[in-house]
Amino acid sequence: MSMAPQTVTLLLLINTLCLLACTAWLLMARVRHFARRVSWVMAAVNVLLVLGIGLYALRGRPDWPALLTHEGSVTLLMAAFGLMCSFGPLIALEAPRWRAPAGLVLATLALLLLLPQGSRWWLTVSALGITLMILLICHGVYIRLLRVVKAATALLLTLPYILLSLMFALRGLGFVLLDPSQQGLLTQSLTNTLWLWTGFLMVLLINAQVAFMLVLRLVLQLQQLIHQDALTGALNRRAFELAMKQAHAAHERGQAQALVLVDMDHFKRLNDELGHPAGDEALRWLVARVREVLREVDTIARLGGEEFALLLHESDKQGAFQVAERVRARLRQLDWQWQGRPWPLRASFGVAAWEAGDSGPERVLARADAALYEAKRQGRDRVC
Ligand SMILES: Nc1nc2c(ncn2[C@@H]2O[C@H](COP(=O)(O)OP(=O)(O)OP(=O)(O)O)[C@@H](O)[C@H]2O)c(=O)[nH]1
Repeated sequence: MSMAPQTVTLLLLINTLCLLACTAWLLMARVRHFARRVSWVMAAVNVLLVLGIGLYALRGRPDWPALLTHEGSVTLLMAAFGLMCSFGPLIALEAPRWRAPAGLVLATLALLLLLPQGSRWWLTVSALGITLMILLICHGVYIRLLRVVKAATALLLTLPYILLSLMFALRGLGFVLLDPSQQGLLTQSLTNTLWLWTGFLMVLLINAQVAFMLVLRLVLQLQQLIHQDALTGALNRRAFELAMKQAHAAHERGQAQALVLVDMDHFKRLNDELGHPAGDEALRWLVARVREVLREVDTIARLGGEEFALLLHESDKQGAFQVAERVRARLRQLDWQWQGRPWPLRASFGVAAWEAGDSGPERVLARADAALYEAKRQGRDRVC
């Protein structure tokens, strides 16, 4: 089959774009050492797309085996999207998930081998196999994005995949409803030209979208570095001061806000007897237990050493007192151990709430500090 010149140009354009994108990802991985695993995977995705599209363009040529240009091209295209699907979780620094994409590639290939090559149903299965794979990517990307951006933004960023899956789904349906000989991409028609231009745009958008997600990941990592305490994962002092200012602003808008200071008891003794690593583990353990008691909206920060602060939103002094008692009870109830040796981890708590006339957050901090001092003075392991 001889291809229309316009189709050749468009296919060449898409493949040139894939090659350029592949070079950019390789440079990212090799030279910039930026997000190396994802960059390698995206380079491979673009190479697979080039090969898949290249083999597709050779359909009907007598010197090329039909198995390569038919089943081969579909498998390569599916593998390209399958790779994105399995290694997409790397963007969120999670382990790759390859079972579902690999299963889908194999199932589609098996079906294609069973059906007469190039028939109406063969074409439909190949298009729908690719559609399902892209939908699988859609789902993963959307869920990952939901963790960091709002639903509407996540949907917008997932749009290239939604559109791409729609393109393939419509093609698959077209093969069922219309004469497949008129539907081959290689013949010249307005629909095909539109389809190929959209394909070009989608390749561009998908590469840009992955790059955007990596930048987003970098920003989040930087934010974490700036705001998080490295040992416990709680907010650090700088972030706490910011959160206190926000709580004060909320108080001025009429929202109840409360603060609980937590200081572990006899922590020096624990460090002296069990060693510093045990002390570190105890601090991490405490933060994890406190988190189990707090609501999502509440904040835990490490002020330094073994002192922590809990910022409780829409909570008055009574509510904060209850939260502190709950944490204290949890510490007493759960036995902390270090290398099989039980150690009673206890803490003292100072509670204060924003009051009318508080001119700034430092007033609340001073009251909570005084309450904590009182708890220590009265013998520790209590809430004041
Ligand atoms: N393991 C570990 N210990 C720390 C860390 N930061 C501070 N410390 C130790 O925490 C201990 C705090 O001791 P103190 O201020 O005397 O407090 P305490 O022994 O808990 O006494 P009270 O608060 O009065 O019950 C010191 O021994 C510090 O070295 C840390 O990040 N890891």
